[in-house]
Amino acid sequence: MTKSPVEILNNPFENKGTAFTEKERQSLGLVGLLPPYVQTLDDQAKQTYAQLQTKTSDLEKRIFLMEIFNENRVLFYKLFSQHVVEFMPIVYDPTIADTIENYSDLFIQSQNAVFLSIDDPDSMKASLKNAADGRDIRLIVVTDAEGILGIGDWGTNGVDISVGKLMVYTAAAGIDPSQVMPVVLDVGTNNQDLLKNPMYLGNRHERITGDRYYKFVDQFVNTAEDLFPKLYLHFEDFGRDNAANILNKYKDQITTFNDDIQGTGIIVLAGILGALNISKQKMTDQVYLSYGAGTAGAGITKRIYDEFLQQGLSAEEAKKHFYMVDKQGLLFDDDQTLTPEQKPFARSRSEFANADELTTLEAAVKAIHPTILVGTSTQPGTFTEAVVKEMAAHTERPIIFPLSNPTKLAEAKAEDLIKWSDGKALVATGIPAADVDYNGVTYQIGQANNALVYPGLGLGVIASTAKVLNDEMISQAAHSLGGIVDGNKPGAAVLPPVSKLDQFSFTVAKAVAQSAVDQKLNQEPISDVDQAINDVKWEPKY
Ligand SMILES: NC(=O)c1ccc[n+]([C@@H]2O[C@H](COP(=O)([O-])OP(=O)(O)OC[C@H]3O[C@@H](n4cnc5c(N)ncnc54)[C@H](O)[C@@H]3O)[C@@H](O)[C@H]2O)c1
Ligand SMILES: O=C(O)C[C@H](O)C(=O)O
Ligand SMILES: [Mn+2]
Repeated sequence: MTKSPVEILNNPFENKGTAFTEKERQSLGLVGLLPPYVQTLDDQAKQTYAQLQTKTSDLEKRIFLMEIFNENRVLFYKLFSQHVVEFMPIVYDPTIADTIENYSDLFIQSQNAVFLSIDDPDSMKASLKNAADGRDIRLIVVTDAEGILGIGDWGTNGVDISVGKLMVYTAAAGIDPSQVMPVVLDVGTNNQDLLKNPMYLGNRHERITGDRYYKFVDQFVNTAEDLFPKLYLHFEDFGRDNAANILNKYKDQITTFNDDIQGTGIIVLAGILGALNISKQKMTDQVYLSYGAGTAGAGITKRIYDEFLQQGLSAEEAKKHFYMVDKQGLLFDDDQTLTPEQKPFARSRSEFANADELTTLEAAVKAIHPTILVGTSTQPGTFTEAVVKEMAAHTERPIIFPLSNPTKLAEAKAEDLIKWSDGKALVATGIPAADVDYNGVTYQIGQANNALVYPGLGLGVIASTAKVLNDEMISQAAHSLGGIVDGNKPGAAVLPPVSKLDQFSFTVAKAVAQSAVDQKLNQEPISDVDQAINDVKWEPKY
């Protein structure tokens, strides 16, 4: 069925606005429906960018950019690709946290997202089909919004994290925006502010948990897999009680990925490899402390631990290098509240004379002398001067990554970490951080955010037609990010800069696709990995 002229103008995948040529206007019936002058994509990008400059706050800028996204995907991605460093914190984290908190109040349109309600499971298949509208869906980002960044439960509002993560996939790695689908599983919310807000657009009841919840997730996975056989399914921001369960259930069955567990594990391993490249130290000499051992914290710890095993340590030797601190303090194996992911890294009280006193980060740091401290605690300002000075007293180049997002939840600011450690700390942050000038050296701060890897990883998985995403592919992704930064330059960052996001996304994609092919995980024949990646890569052009 051919689309009417108005339908074409209202379809963001087809609309070119003022860039429709005379010929296209004639053949599509658009003559007179647009101002007469024909613009190029570059003209449109220039004009739109100039309009963006009139907006003063990041939230206003994001709302304006979303209007472009709603109207014309090619133009949106052209602009995004021209201004990646400037747009990332506006389109994505941290500004996205504000738009999630205010999603219902700010709602304009659904941006091709799918809202699946636990109260109406029978409509699920039709909803997914209707939203696809005949498109060949290769990538879904799904959330149930129980653990959005560090800001908690945001119900239906959380759909914006699915939309936002997908924008980064396209901008960073050229995933075709017409082949993606953002999904929210609305299973209710326990966020009382939302339930009380008359503007709230989601289901107005408490979260459904247990069997009914897992059945709903399972119905979603099966329905999506049936409808879209080439699907790569990305889970985002599920709660601590469910995220790992869901990943473990599906990871060997379908092509799937949990960003908070696996994506964060990759970027932190890459950051640590980068830091050790600068300090010229060995991984297996490090002592690792996870602060906030939840979904991300435990996922990262497992990835670093697996690296110790790969570097030749036995499980028993490797475990001696790992510690976790959560709400209750240092985690011990007699604690009945440990999660399954925490258990392997819990210690015995008999290892410490003062075990019962190790209930704070500072006490734990004093007792353990970690060389690496990674924060995923959602507790702002907890990497204090005392903690940092204590670490720096026992190790030459402490590796300190405060990763909690958004900005207001970060465990520390990069500039404080540099100052308190007298320029010794090797720092990466979850959100972008400006350079730090200290004692005549300019320190560049790497961004250890999973956004630096999941796009390339996804491109590699999709291009390789891999049946599953396994640990070997994940490890290759982390290692591929090494060597991009010159570790001999004073003040060098531990990770490559966001300005090179498109280049290293390709590097990551290659490593992942090659690994899939080497392991014979590809479902379709692939003779040339570069070619396979280039074949699926999309570019913003008319
Ligand atoms: N930079 C990145 O790429 C990245 C990736 C994933 C998550 N994160 C951030 O990490 C944070 C945690 O995310 P998550 O998905 O793991 O959430 P989560 O809820 O699964 O984990 C948070 C953990 O912190 C613990 N915690 C709470 N208060 C604490 C305290 N006072 N001291 C120590 N631990 C405490 C919780 O008990 C929980 O185990 C969020 O802010 C999120 O934005 C960053
Ligand atoms: O979304 C981000 O910025 C990273 C991460 O997935 C998070 O949950 O914080
Ligand atoms: Mn996340």
